[in-house]
Amino acid sequence: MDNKPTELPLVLLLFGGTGDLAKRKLYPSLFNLFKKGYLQKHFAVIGTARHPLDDEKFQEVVRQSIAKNGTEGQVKEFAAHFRYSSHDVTDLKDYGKLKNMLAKLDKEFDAGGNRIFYMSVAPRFFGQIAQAIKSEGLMSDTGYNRLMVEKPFGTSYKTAEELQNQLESGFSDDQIFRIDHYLGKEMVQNIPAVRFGNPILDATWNKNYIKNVQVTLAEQLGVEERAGYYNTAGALLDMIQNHAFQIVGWLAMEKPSSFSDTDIRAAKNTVFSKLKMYDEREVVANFVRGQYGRGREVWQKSYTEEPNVPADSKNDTYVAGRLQFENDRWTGVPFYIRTGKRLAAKQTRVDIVYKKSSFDFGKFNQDKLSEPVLSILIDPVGGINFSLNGKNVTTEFETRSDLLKWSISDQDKVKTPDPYERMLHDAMNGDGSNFADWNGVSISWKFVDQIAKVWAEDKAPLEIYESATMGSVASDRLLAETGDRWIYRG
Ligand SMILES: NC(=O)C1=CN([C@@H]2O[C@H](COP(=O)(O)OP(=O)(O)OC[C@H]3O[C@@H](n4cnc5c(N)ncnc54)[C@H](OP(=O)(O)O)[C@@H]3O)[C@@H](O)[C@H]2O)C=CC1
Ligand SMILES: O=C1O[C@H](COP(=O)(O)O)[C@@H](O)[C@H](O)[C@H]1O
Repeated sequence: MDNKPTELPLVLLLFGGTGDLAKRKLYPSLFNLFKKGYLQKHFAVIGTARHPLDDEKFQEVVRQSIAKNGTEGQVKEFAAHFRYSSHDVTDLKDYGKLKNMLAKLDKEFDAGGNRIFYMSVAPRFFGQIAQAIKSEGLMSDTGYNRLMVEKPFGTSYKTAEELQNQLESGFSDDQIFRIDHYLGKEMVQNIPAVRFGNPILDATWNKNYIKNVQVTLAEQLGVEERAGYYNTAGALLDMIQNHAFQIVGWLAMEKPSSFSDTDIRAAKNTVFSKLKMYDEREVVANFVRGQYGRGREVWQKSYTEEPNVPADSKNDTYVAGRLQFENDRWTGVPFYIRTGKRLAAKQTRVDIVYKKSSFDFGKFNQDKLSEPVLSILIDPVGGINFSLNGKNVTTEFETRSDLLKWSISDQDKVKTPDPYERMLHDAMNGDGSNFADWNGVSISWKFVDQIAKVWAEDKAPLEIYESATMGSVASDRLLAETGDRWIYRG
């Protein structure tokens, strides 16, 4: 049974209140928190954007984005908590109006001086907004002040550090909530439960028992309408620097001394500081890149045939690589990560490949033992698979590999909150466990910068892979070099 909800009073100031993210994700997520009782009477949301709107028109935008998710009465009652202020984030004088609105709504809704500032605008504005919130006195003296920052957090270590410095000029690190929606996914949050909740797994989560770890973030979709952004980012910046690294953080971390956000982040930081950084030669040896070519279906165009992609683009739509941690737990265990667009299937998963037993079952069982594999399936269907060795039904004794399977039930699926609902809820509770920590973010940027540099100088091949396959074959070779193979093959 779920715990009884505690009301979480606050005023949320949303920069980018008419944007795509707000309408598709943030309003439905806030509405769910309202229906569950975490938001009740004592909350207000101020939406801002440059476009002139009055409160009634803005409330209509909100109502439309949630209309399908509740009764007319619920929708109306929820939307009545929303106000609008036309505001240009680059114009300091506009912030005075927001300051007054915050104070007024805080009083009107008895919100306890709690404030969340959510930046759902283009990333180039993040630093400027954070500084203005501080300099123009938008923070409250009586409750909490928290800043939620959308992705991407910089485009290189240098720009991320500049942004961090700008945020830090107004907010301390425990007030900054860097969003990575993969950390809000149900089955990503299941990783620590499975790992630390089962002594049998906890005790064997190391180089003595694990042969390699695989993280796959495969997408079926192509670049869609986002070439303008994606052609400057590529799979490396779009998926590896953030989502893949954050998942690796949960898998590779030391056991935290408690399950508090501070201890969790500290345990992840300890392992991130042991990540082997690659020089140019090591980048080429440990990472491969690819770009999707045409597929067998007519509609499966090559990446360079997509709208707004330059015909000579060398952008990576596929990346695979090997991470290595130099510590007692992991030395010698490769962490393979891969992501790509226009692959054979949507599949987000982790495969933990255990070492094979060396027990001798006799002459009828030569080479019949397999490497046990624990698979944590994240999307599209959450679940856990464990492939184990057992006895085959044969006259002479021999073993075979059998699969234990669990999938999230339909009942649990319905109850599973969207990552944005979870992240908003966690930020309201001041729980930073499932947000990216600056230390980890800075290390992943330094690591990824090295790869980006080698690729920008064209010092590594770019393989064109056929759409609707599992991407670059060079990545199969990468694993084969160390006697490994991808567990998920599409
Ligand atoms: N959409 C998505 O699925 C995802 C988005 N994100 C991130 O979320 C953020 C928002 O993305 P998204 O909603 O798609 O963007 P949109 O372009 O749809 O919305 C941008 C919003 O910002 C407002 N805006 C733009 N310029 C200014 C300005 N100078 N002053 C005040 N407001 C301004 C716009 O309104 P107006 O033009 O009227 O000012 C609009 O409300 C980005 O950082 C993006 O990277 C992250 C993951 C997924
Ligand atoms: O952040 C991003 O993630 C999506 C994939 O997210 P998912 O939750 O559907 O797995 C990706 O398509 C997009 O390019 C990237 O910016």
